[in-house]
Amino acid sequence: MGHSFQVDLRGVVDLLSHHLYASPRVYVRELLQNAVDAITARRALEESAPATVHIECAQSRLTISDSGIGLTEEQVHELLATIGRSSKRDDFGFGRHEFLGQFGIGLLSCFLVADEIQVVTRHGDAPTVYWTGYSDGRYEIGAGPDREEQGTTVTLHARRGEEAWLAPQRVTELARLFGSLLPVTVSVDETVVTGGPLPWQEGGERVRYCQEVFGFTPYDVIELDVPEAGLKGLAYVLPVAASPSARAGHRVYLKRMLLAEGAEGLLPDWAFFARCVVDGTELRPTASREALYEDSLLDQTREALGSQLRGWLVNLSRQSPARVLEFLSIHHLGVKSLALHDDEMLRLVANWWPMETNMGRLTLSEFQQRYEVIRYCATLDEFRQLAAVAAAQRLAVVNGGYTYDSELIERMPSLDPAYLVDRMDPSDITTRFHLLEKADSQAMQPFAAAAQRALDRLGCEVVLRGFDPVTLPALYLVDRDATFQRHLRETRELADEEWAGVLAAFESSTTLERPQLVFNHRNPLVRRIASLSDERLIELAVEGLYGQALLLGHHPLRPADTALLNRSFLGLLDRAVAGDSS
Ligand SMILES: Nc1ncnc2c1ncn2[C@@H]1O[C@H](COP(=O)(O)OP(=O)(O)OP(=O)(O)O)[C@@H](O)[C@H]1O
Repeated sequence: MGHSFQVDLRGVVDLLSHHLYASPRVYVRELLQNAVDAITARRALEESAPATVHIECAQSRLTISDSGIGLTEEQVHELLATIGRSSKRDDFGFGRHEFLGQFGIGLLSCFLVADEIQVVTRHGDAPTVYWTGYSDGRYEIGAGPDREEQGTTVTLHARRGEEAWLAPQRVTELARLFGSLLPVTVSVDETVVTGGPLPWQEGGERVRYCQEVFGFTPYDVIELDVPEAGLKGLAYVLPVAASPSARAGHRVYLKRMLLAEGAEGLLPDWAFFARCVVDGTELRPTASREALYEDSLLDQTREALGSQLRGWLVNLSRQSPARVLEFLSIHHLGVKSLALHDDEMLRLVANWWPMETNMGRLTLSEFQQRYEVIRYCATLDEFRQLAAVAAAQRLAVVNGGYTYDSELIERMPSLDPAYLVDRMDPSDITTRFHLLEKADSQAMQPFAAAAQRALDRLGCEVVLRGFDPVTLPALYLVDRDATFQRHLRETRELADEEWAGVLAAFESSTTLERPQLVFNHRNPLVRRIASLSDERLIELAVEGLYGQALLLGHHPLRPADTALLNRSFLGLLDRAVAGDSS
C-alpha cells in the first residue's frame, strides 16, 4: 500500500524563509517581483492596464500595492496558501518565460522580517479577498470593503528586532538596488526608484555607470550580446592588473531584476580582467535567487561571452598596436593563460608580448625572424646563469622563467611548424667552450690541480676552457639533473627516516654529475693566477673566483660557500695590506 510523505509545516516555512537566503533584505525583492509578475499577467490580457507599484513605509509597517492581475478567493487558496504552487509555471512545470518567479516560495521570505503577511487582492470584478498568513503555517480568510481598483496590496508589520528592515530609507535603497531597471514604475513613498536608462543602451553613460557601480574607470568597454540567453550587457576592462585567482563578481540582472552584485561563473576563468553588468531573460536563478543556476545555457553563454571578449582583443591588435601593448602590460597573465589553449591568443602573445631575452626585449616572432631557433631557459635561475655568457657567444636565449612563458614557447610549433624550439640546458653552453692547446693545457696543469684541491671539499669539479667573454674569469655550471639531485640530497639529510627512505628512491644510482667551475683561459687574471708559485695565494684566489661565480650566476649560497667566500676575501685583503705596509 502506498503512503504519502507527511510535512511538518513549521519546519518547511522556517527552512524556506530563514535558511534559504543570505540576508533578510531579499524580502523587498520578492515582493517587487510578485508585483511586477502580477502586472505582466494582467497586461497579457489587457495591453494598456496600468503598470505601477507603490510602497509605503511608516511606523514599522510596509505596504506594497500593485495594479496587477489580483487573485480570486479560489486562487488565494490554491496559490498563496500552497507552498511550492505558482501561477508562473507552464503545463509542464517549467518557469514561464515572461515571469520572474517560478518556485512558489518567494512570499515566505516576508517571514524573515514579519510574523504575518496580510494580502488584500481583487481580480477583475470578483469580490476582494482578505488573506492573512502566519509564520506557524496557518492562514485565515477575512472580510472587508472591496478594493477600488483591481490589484493586490501586501502589508507587513515588522517583528520586534527587525524594524530596521522596514525603515523608509532602507526600503528605498533596497527597492532601488533590486528594481531600478524594472520596466514598471516603482515608487517608495514619494521617491520613484525606476526609470533610469539601461547602462548598455545606446547613449547610456557607460563609463559613469562603471565608476559609480564598480568604482573604477574602465580601460575599455565591450558590448555583450548573447541572443540565445536573451542577454545584453557590458564588460568593463579593468584598468589595473587583477589576480587570476581573485574571482571577479559580475552584476547580473534577470528580466531586469537584480540577481547578484557579485555573481560568479558568468565569464570563463581566463577573463578575470573584465567585470560585467548584464541582463538576461533566459538564464535561470538558483532558488534563493542569489546566483546563476549552472546549466547548459549558462555554459553556452559563458562560451559566447568569452568569444566576444576574445574578438575584442583580436580587433584591438589589428586596429591599435599601441593599445594592445598597453593592455598586455596590464593583463598579460590572463592573456597568457588563455594562450595555453587558444591559438589566436598565442599568436597575439607571439606577435605582441616582448619577452626578456639576452639580446634585449623581443617578441617571439621577432626572435624567430632574427635567430630562427627559439632557444630558451626554462627557469629564471638558468637564464641568469647563462644570459651574459651566451650573449658573448652570440647565442640568443629567451628567458622562459616567467609564469606560462616556457609552456607558451613549447606550444609555438603547434601554431606554425616553422617555429623551431630548443630548451637550453646550462651544460649545452659548454659545447661552445674551446679546449686548450696541448702546451697550454700542460702549463696550466699545476694550477688545475691546486684549484681542484681547494674546491674538492665543496663537491665542485674544476675545468679549464677558453670562452667568451674574456672579461669573465670563471663560470659556475650546474646542470638540471645535478641541481635536482643536490636538492634531493639536502632534503634527505633534513627529512625524518621515513621520508628519507622515500626520497632515496628518487636519487640517481649512477655517480652524480658534480657542478663545475669552468676557468676561462682567455682571461688575463686567470692566467696570472695560474703562473703564481705561492700555493696559498692560488688557493685564496680560486676560492674568491668560486664565490664570485656563484654570486654572478645567482646560485644559492650554502653556509660552507659563505664561509669560504669570507675566508678568501679576508685572506686576500690580509695579503694586500701586509704587502703594502712591508
Ligand atoms: N502581488 C501579487 N499579485 C497576484 N498574485 C500574487 C501576488 N503575490 C503572489 N501571488 C501569487 O502567489 C503565488 C506564490 O507566490 P510566491 O512569491 O510564493 O512564488 P512565485 O512568485 O510563484 O515564485 P518564486 O518563489 O520564484 O518567487 C504566485 O505564483 C502568484 O500566483
